[in-house]
Amino acid sequence: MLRIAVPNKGSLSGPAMAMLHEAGYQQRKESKELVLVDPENEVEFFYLRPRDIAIYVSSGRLDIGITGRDLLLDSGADSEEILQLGFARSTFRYATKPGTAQGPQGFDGMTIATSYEGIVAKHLADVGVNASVVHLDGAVETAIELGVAQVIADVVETGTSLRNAGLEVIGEPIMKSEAVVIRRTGAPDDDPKVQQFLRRLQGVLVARSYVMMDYDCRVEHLERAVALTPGLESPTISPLHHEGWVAVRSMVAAREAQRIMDDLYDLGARAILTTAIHACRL
Ligand SMILES: Nc1ncnc2c1ncn2[C@@H]1O[C@H](COP(=O)(O)OP(=O)(O)OP(=O)(O)O)[C@@H](O)[C@H]1O
Ligand SMILES: O=P(O)(O)OC[C@H]1O[C@H](OP(=O)(O)OP(=O)(O)O)[C@H](O)[C@@H]1O
Ligand SMILES: [Mg+2]
Repeated sequence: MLRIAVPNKGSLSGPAMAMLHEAGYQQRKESKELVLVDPENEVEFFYLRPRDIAIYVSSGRLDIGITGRDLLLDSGADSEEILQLGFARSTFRYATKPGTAQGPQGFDGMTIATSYEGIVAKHLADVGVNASVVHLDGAVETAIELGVAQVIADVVETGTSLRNAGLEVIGEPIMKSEAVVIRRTGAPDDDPKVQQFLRRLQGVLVARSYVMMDYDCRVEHLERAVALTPGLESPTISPLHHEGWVAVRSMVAAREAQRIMDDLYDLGARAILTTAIHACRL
């Protein structure tokens, strides 16, 4: 059985379980369940704190896990990412009250509050800045107002939390993060059970970001139409009973679908339909 770590709380948990469900796996029904066996798919899910997942996976007791890239880096655990999942996207940044410092070089002698000591300590060492780091569990934005630190380093998505605290970002993002699938560093990459799991998740990612487009067009317009809808490999072209016309079927990126439909219409294509893709293996 493949043993997989899944975040049990926080920003990663809901989207991770939704993605696994879409990939055809059973998921726990209530939040007190710690382990769920899915015998049909030969998988066992362990619901763990997102911060701990890289540690379990690096120990070799679990085969793979879903966590955030920032949590993986912060843990220092011996695990590596093998698939990007596109949710829980964030940046990791320094912030201060306006006028505190121009950039990280100005943090010398200051105290930096963060929940991600591993990332901050490494970054300070890389840029050669001598600052103290104080660990807080969360709501780090308030640390400056309460005098615990002059600088914070935290996850930023929309920037709302920083704005609400009257803080501004300093310097470039320390890193960009998103949810990722991880495995122990150096684990064999040809394990068929892992490969099948990754293919299923890749299928979900494709199904979420592509639609199937069908339309009819005149043969003389086909080349230009196909240039608009080249598909992943090549579109399917079928003859229509009506002579001089063909039916075209092709996958297109969902975010471009409306623009492509307009362009096809202007080209003379008709009966242009898009349908959702529920699952796929490329
Ligand atoms: N507002 C956010 N938007 C996007 N991603 C976020 C956000 N907050 C945290 N993350 C991401 O979620 C992961 C952290 O998950 P974790 O469960 O530890 O924290 P959390 O979502 O802040 O939940 P908690 O309520 O337990 O603090 C990290 O990968 C982080 O980048
Ligand atoms: O840029 P924003 O869109 O405001 O998102 C970033 C905030 O979201 C998370 O906080 P969360 O709500 O999880 O609380 P926490 O600080 O206690 O973890 C993160 O720690 C930031 O504080
Ligand atoms: Mg949080």
